[in-house]
Amino acid sequence: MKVTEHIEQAKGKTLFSFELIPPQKGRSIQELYDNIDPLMEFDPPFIDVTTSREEFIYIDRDGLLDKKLTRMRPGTVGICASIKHKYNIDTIPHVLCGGFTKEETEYLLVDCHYLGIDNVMALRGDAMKEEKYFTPSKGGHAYATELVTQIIKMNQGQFLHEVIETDNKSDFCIGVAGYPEKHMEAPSMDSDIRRLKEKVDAGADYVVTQMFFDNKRYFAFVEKARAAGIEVPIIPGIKPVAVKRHLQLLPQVFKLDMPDELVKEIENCTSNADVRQVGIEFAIQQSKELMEYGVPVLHYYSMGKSDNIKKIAEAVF
Ligand SMILES: NC(=O)C1=CN([C@@H]2O[C@H](COP(=O)(O)OP(=O)(O)OC[C@H]3O[C@@H](n4cnc5c(N)ncnc54)[C@H](O)[C@@H]3O)[C@@H](O)[C@H]2O)C=CC1
Ligand SMILES: Nc1nc(=O)c2c([nH]1)NC[C@@H]1CN(c3ccc(C(=O)N[C@@H](CCC(=O)O)C(=O)O)cc3)CN21
Repeated sequence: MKVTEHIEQAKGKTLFSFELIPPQKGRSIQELYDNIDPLMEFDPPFIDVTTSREEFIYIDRDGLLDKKLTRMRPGTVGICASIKHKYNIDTIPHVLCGGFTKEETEYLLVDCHYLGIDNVMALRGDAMKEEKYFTPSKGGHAYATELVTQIIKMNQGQFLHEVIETDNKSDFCIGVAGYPEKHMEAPSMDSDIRRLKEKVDAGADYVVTQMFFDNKRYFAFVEKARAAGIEVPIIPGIKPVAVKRHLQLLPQVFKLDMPDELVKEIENCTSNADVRQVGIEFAIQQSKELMEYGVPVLHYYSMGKSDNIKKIAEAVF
């Protein structure tokens, strides 16, 4: 079922969802199941599975370094299929521009259609680790809007190189990313909102936000988006702080501000167990306020760890 249908069916009740990252190559999918199991009691209508960029590794061959390109966490669509069947819930693969040709994307979408996957999250993708800026792949898309357009065309039976008359067309519901504190590369908040409007006009059905720690940023973002004519659901993404290192990492990686009360509380913690508890309590307060505001879904960036998300969900849902 589509995310938008889940939201309509909930009739104003806030839904619970979360996001997983595929295991590293060679590790077991059981680790994922072990982290999904404790969250199933909160009835997530859907789970997102991210796609990671490929990266360069260097293999030492008698003193000479051999540079190879590899994907450390492959398997997004397979994991989606496996979770969908094991738990009988919707799964949403993240489809990236970066690292894929348009043809590869078409085949991936065909696989999703065969597997009964009804939703995809259309993203540009991050720059590779060694790059300062995102570089589109040869034969791939440069912006998420172009990817949305490809998916919409496919929904209409227009493949890249052929139009196919069929009564078995895909009908993907499409999610895109939104940035309450603006995307790091956008020159201004207003230009970023215009870009978001372009994604929605191209056919995106809902928005999931980047993590944020100050609800006022989310409220202001929703207001700006509505004023710009963006009418689709805007789902807040929540990341509970879990380790002291996040104080540096999260602002640096995701270009966001953290409220000073949260910063001070974390600084005063003497162990990471304390930090985890502070992160849980902060996310509970944040979630409760967002729920009161009437958000359609609370989407948690659990990234494979469920203990803190479970405690938050117990307090909120
Ligand atoms: N791997 C994952 O699961 C997730 C990744 N992300 C990350 O979010 C980041 C961006 O992804 P999206 O938001 O999908 O990218 P996007 O293509 O919508 O926007 C990327 C940047 O380009 C700008 N832009 C968009 N269209 C443009 C145009 N036609 N001309 C000039 N500038 C334009 C936007 O303002 C923004 O600064 C990436 O870093 C992505 O990896 C976000 C959510 C989940
Ligand atoms: N720019 C960007 N890239 C992404 O891949 C991404 C987003 N934003 N926002 C939405 C989701 C959330 N994602 C993530 C990814 C990693 C952590 C995270 O906490 N990672 C590390 C810290 C950062 C790092 O080491 O690079 C951690 O400690 O777990 C959280 C959310 C993936 N998605």
